[in-house]
Amino acid sequence: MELGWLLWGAGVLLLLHVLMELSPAVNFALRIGFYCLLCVVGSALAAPVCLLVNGGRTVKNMRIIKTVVKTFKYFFGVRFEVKGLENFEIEGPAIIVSNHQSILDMMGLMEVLPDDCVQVGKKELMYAGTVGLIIYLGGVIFINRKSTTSAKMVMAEVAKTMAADKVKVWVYPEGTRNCTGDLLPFKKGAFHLAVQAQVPVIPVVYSSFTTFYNPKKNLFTSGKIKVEVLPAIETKGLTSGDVSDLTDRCFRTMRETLFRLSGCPSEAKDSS
Ligand SMILES: CCCCCCCCCCCCCCCCC(=O)SCCNC(=O)CCNC(=O)[C@H](O)C(C)(C)COP(=O)(O)OP(=O)(O)OC[C@H]1O[C@@H](n2cnc3c(N)ncnc32)[C@H](O)[C@@H]1OP(=O)(O)O
Ligand SMILES: CCCCCCCC/C=C\CCCCCCCC(=O)OC[C@@H](O)COP(=O)(O)O
Repeated sequence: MELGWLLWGAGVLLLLHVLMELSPAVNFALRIGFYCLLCVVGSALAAPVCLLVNGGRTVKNMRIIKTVVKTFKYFFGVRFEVKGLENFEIEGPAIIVSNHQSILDMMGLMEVLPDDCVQVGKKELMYAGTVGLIIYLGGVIFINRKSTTSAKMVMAEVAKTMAADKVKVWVYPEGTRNCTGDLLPFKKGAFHLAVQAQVPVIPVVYSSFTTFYNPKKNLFTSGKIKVEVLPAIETKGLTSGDVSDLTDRCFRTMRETLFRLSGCPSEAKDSS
């Protein structure tokens, strides 16, 4: 009986292996499927721990989530080279902005995430089963991207509570995933938030994944991601009239850094 199950297991594994070798699409789907499975199972295991240790929805749960997610990279052969972590050493609140390429970014996020830092996420993530539950427990701020008014109201509320709760807030200013090797134009929400709360903006840039990850080409191999935490940009004394300039300045610095980290300075000229 047990031998029968073993043979079945070995047969299924062999079949998957052959399919992966034969078809890049199957290979890609299985690797992404495995990533999602890790997220779902990791969340299911981490959620009770979060509840037992911290009792409910709080940013403190991010430490637990981070511990689990930091193990994922070993399954996929993804390596991180991080520079500039000292730029996070700012007492109290700040807005952290970074580029967003894929759902794989959660690995890069957890690799560098400072303590007491919540993220802004789309509200649809709340309904992603156990992943939604863990994101809720981690204190993620949910916004409705389809309603500018309500998103702005949530962000204004966050600006008020940031100082009181001494939390940093991580925003993906592109507002959506973008795996083209370039940046999308930045939305201004993060920068309004920084100016309203009069807190610094800390840009974080991840090198382009395109050499090892490209859903359009069914590419997902092992690879290295360079991460750089840039020096904080102060916003003390800035008003809402300065938000556009602040956004532009941040965009330009991050775009230059993205091309430098990805080793493709010419791309900057080609696409501008
Ligand atoms: C244990 C195992 C676990 C495994 C799982 C691991 C889980 C790990 C947990 C971590 C979870 C992380 C979750 C990450 C989720 C990532 C995302 O979901 S990204 C998508 C959502 N995020 C964003 O969209 C943020 C960026 N967007 C913005 O900041 C936007 O500006 C906006 C606030 C959403 C509004 O967007 P939109 O409606 O498109 O409007 P705009 O064009 O941006 O603005 C219109 C107009 O309004 C002005 N404005 C914007 N914000 C403000 C404001 N706060 N106050 C005043 N005015 C504002 C803006 O300037 C525009 O006016 P202008 O005249 O054109 O300048
Ligand atoms: C009962 C329902 C069950 C549903 C189960 C769904 C399981 C989902 C499984 C794994 C998902 C792992 C993803 C980790 C979190 C990723 C966060 C993220 O990267 O969100 C994307 C968002 O930033 C931008 O979205 P769009 O690019 O605009 O789109």
